[in-house]
Amino acid sequence: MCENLCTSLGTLTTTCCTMSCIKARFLSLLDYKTEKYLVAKNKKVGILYRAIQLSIIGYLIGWVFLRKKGYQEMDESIQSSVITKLKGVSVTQTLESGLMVWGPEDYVIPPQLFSFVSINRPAQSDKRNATKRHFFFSKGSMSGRCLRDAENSTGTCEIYGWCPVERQLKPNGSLLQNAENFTIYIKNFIQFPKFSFSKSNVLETTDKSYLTKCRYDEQLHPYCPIFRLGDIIKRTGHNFQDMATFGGAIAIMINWDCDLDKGYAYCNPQYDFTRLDISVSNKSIAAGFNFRHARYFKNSAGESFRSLFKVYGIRFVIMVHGKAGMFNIIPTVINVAAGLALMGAFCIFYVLYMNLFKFHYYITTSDFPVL
Ligand SMILES: Nc1ncnc2c1ncn2[C@@H]1O[C@H](COP(=O)(O)OP(=O)(O)OP(=O)(O)O)[C@@H](O)[C@H]1O
Repeated sequence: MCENLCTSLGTLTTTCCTMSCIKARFLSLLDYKTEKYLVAKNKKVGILYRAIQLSIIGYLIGWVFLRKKGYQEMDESIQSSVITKLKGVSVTQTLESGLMVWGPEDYVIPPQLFSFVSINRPAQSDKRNATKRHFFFSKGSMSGRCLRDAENSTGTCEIYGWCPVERQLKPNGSLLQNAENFTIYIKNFIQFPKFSFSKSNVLETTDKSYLTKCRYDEQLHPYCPIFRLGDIIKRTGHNFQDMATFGGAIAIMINWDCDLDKGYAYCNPQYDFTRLDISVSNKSIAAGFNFRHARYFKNSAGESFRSLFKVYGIRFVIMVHGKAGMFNIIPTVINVAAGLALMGAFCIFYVLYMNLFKFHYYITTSDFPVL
C-alpha cells in the first residue's frame, strides 16, 4: 500500500518514500498487538460455552492431574529379583514306601530355584531290559524282532525299554495331606533406576524373629513376605485339595505402584494370585500339572536301575510389575499448556464453526450478536 503510493510520486520523492516505508515496516515489528474480543450476549451460547470450559477444566484436574498424575515424571523400567524358600514337613505312610518324612529338599524341584512343589508322586522301580510287548502303546524302541501267534492271529514285538513298563496310575488324593500349611518366603528386591530408588518387600525391622512369627495378611501384616500355601490357593478361588491331586500352575504377581512424592513408606507391593492352568469356563481337559523324573542307581552286580516318579504338584510363576512417579516441572507445564490450548481451541471452534443450535450471528459495528 505504502509502496504503491510512492510510485505515483517523482523519482527523488519515490526513493525517500520507499525508505520511510521500509523503516515503518521494520518499526512495526516492535509493536505489541492484542486480540480483538467479541462478546456474544446470549444466555444459551454463554451457558454452553461455560459448560465446555468447566468440563475441560474438570478433565484437566480430575483425569490428567489427579487420576493420571500428569505432573509426574514416570519410570516404568522396574528392575527386580525374587528369591523364594519353602518350608514345611509332612509324614506319609504308604504300602510302597512305608513311613516317610518329607522336607523341602524332597518336594521342591529344583531345590535352589523354587518353582514346583510336588505333592503327589506315584513311583515305581524298573530295570533296563529287552521285553516283549504288544506293538501298540509301546514304551520303548523296537528291536526288530516279532513273534506271530498263528492261533489268535495276533503277535508281539520286542522293544528295548525299562522293565516293567510304566503302569498308568492315576492319583486318588494328595500324598502330602498337610501341604496347605507349608509356607513360602518370597523375597523381592526392586529398583527404579531413573529415581535411584530401591526397596524390598520385607519389613525393615531389627527384630530378627519377625519372619519366623509373621504370616502375610493384607491388612495386618502387609510387609510380611511369608505366605501359607493354602491361603494362596484360596485367594485364586480354588480348592487346595483338588489342586493338590492333579497339580496346577499359580501366578504370583507382585505389583509396585509407587508415588514417590508421598515418600518411601508409601511405596508398597500389592500381591495378586491367579490359577494359570484353567480357563474361566472351568472345562479345560488340559488342567493340572505333572512331569516325570527318575533317579538312577546300580546294584552290586552292576545292573542299571531307576526309580521313575510321575510327580503332580504346583508350579509357581512369580511376576513383578511396577511403575514409579515423581513431580517434575516439564510434564506439569506440558499438561497445563495442552489443557489451556484445548480449552481455547474447543471454545473458538464451537462459537465460530459448529453452529450447534442453529444460531446465526451477525457481526455489526455496534453490539454483537443480533439474533
Ligand atoms: N518358608 C518359610 N516359612 C517360614 N519362615 C521362613 C521361611 N523361609 C525362611 N523363613 C525364616 O525367615 C528368616 C530369614 O530366612 P533366610 O532364608 O533369609 O535366613 P536363613 O537363616 O538362611 O533361614 P533358614 O536357615 O531358617 O532357612 C529365617 O528365620 C527363616 O527361618
